[in-house]
Amino acid sequence: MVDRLLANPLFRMATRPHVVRPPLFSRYEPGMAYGSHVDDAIMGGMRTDVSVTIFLSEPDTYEGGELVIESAAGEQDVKLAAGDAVVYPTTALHRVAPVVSGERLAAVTWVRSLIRDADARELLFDLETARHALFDRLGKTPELDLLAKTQSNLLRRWAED
Ligand SMILES: O=C(O)CCC(=O)C(=O)O
Ligand SMILES: [Fe+2]
Repeated sequence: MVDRLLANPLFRMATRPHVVRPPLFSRYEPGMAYGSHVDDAIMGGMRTDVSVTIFLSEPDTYEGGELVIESAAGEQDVKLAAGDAVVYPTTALHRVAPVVSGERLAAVTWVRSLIRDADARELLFDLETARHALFDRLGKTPELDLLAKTQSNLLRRWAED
């Protein structure tokens, strides 16, 4: 599972992984929930920067069981297809809403990122996303070379290995 995550370019871009913990599997039956909490800052001696939930049950097989991520902009309910994953900053409060019927299987894991700060990770993610989209439209240009240089040097400035 960790190998599959690491092989995914979007996962790598969003998390900038340094270490990925072995996943934990969970099964929620009707009535089960996980109240609002923040995940441990250190797990097995490793600082945790990014939390990952991999949904293992199809959403139409259970009611409730949304992963609710709290942020300054409000709450986000996440319930994805089996095999899809969501990544969120480990700094965020989150909870699992009560499962009303069916069974919710999920795997969770944590990433120590090369980039500790969530805002800095987002900035690099946006820059890389925009750069790739422009490259697809324009091909290699001197301006895109400058953006690639900027991205690379921000990464070099911020990365903690
Ligand atoms: O099952 C989930 O989506 C998240 C579980 C969780 O928050 C945790 O294990 O810390
Ligand atoms: Fe959690």
